[in-house]
Amino acid sequence: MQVVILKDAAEVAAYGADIFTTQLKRKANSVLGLATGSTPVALYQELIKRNQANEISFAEVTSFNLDEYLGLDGSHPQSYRYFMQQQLFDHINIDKSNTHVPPGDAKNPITACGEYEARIKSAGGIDVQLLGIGRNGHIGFNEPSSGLTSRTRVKTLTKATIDDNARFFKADEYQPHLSITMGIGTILDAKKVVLLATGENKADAVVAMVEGPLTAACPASALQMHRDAVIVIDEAAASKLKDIEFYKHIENENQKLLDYLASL
Ligand SMILES: N[C@@H]1[C@@H](O)[C@H](O)[C@@H](COP(=O)(O)O)O[C@@H]1O
Repeated sequence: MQVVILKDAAEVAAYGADIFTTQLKRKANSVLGLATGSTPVALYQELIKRNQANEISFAEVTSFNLDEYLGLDGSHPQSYRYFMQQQLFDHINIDKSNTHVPPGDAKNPITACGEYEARIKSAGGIDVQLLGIGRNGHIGFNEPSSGLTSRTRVKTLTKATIDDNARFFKADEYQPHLSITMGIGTILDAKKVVLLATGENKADAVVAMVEGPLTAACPASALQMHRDAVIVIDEAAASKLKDIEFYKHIENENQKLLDYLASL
């Protein structure tokens, strides 16, 4: 796990955008795994800016989102498909037919999960998967107790997650309690994983993910098993980590190594 601690949310977004920029410059037809929630919004704005400045192109990109509410179709303002259109897809040169979000309106959600997995596989697998983290350590909608090798499936949301996400729904609006989410095993199959977390309310989840045991009680701790997981957090989200100075020291040493390699 690479732990990158930055000053604030703006620096986290810029760092995340740099990872995607590097990826797109290296491989124009990248397969990107995308996430919803409030955390990635600033990163998406940065990517939109860079796309509109012709620095990066999404023309050949295929995307797969992590999750969707079961029971909402893509035209529902609280659906994650709608969110992705508003926050990213409508503003970049991506071919909409190459964007995938689990179908919240699937007639048969069980077979839809298998089809989603098959589509990821036939696209060649995910090159870079973006993640946020829930306060209870969930990634995607893999709630605590999720199998660490799970695949895309229907998941029941915890009360904590429903309460956290209630801010996006109107008081009298129906809020789903079920979701379709990539599994932890699906996420771990991505070649690279980038998790962003900002703010003090994520500090407990971050410490459990980075310094806690590998456990289904904190689904994000499964990233300890990934060979290329980058955890990008601000000072507030990092505030409960025991080894902050060590993580910063590693980053300095990594930079020195990169500078040396560039000078060869
Ligand atoms: N399913 C999403 C997760 O993918 C996201 O990481 C989490 C945190 O969201 P936020 O970034 O708004 O804190 O919210 C939702 O539950």
